Amino acid sequence: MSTAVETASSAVIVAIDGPSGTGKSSTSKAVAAKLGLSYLDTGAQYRAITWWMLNNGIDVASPAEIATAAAKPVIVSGTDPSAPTITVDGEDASGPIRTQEVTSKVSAVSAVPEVRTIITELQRSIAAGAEGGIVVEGRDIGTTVLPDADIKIFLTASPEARAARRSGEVKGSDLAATREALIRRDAADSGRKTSPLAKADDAVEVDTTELTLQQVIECVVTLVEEKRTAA
Ligand SMILES: Nc1ncnc2c1ncn2[C@@H]1O[C@H](COP(=O)(O)OP(=O)(O)O)[C@@H](O)[C@H]1O
Ligand SMILES: Nc1ccn([C@@H]2O[C@H](COP(=O)(O)OP(=O)(O)O)[C@@H](O)[C@H]2O)c(=O)n1
Repeated sequence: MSTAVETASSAVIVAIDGPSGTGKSSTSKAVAAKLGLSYLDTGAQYRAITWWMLNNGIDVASPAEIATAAAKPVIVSGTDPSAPTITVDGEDASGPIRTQEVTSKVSAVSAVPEVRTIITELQRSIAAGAEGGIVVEGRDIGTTVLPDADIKIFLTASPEARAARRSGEVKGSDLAATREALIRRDAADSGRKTSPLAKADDAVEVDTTELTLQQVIECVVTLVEEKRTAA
């Protein structure tokens, strides 16, 4: 599988990786909107394939069953940062992919190599088709999906800050339980054999624990603009 993604020479490719709750989605969407770039949420694609598996009676405890079914769902991502979309077999999946059930099963599905091969190919073709450039966020974008990205950012934050941000999104959620679930998912994503969550050697690490979202956005915009000016 070739990893080279050819885009127009003026098109910038930005890879943003990091664990859950570090601000990848919020930052990536805002940076893309501000700079007129497309936006791809790769986590939404892994959530979408997981949702399809659960809906279609696939035993998500069985990597063999997951591998056999992996090519069946048709996943389409809309890349407008002001209105990102995701459909599975033509059906809007943007709501159902955020349920607790999908969140608790997505790491098991995304660890299956056949799933990663299919979704990685899809991500590369979307990036190659983004003529004006794209911000792609996930776990393995800088290391595996787009190793030649123009700029790589790795966002981090303390588990406490990340859990507080996540539980702030759901009314009445338990902070300690959110923290535990988040740490479990990070461990599964970092520990899998195929393209684990990892910082690329040439990524810029930004610790967002003490930063506001606005500060993180400004920091990433500055890094992209510096890179564009230098090119
Ligand atoms: N620097 C920050 N400070 C405070 N809250 C933040 C910050 N970055 C993101 N958030 C909030 O944290 C939550 C999770 O952010 P999100 O962008 O979905 O993270 P990720 O995509 O890394 O899981 C959102 O509610 C978002 O508004
Ligand atoms: N590039 C990626 C993106 C997500 N994922 C998987 O998809 C899951 C959901 O990603 P997400 O970005 O929606 O997660 P949140 O941190 O936003 O909750 C992750 O926990 C990983 O298991 C992945 O394996 N590789």
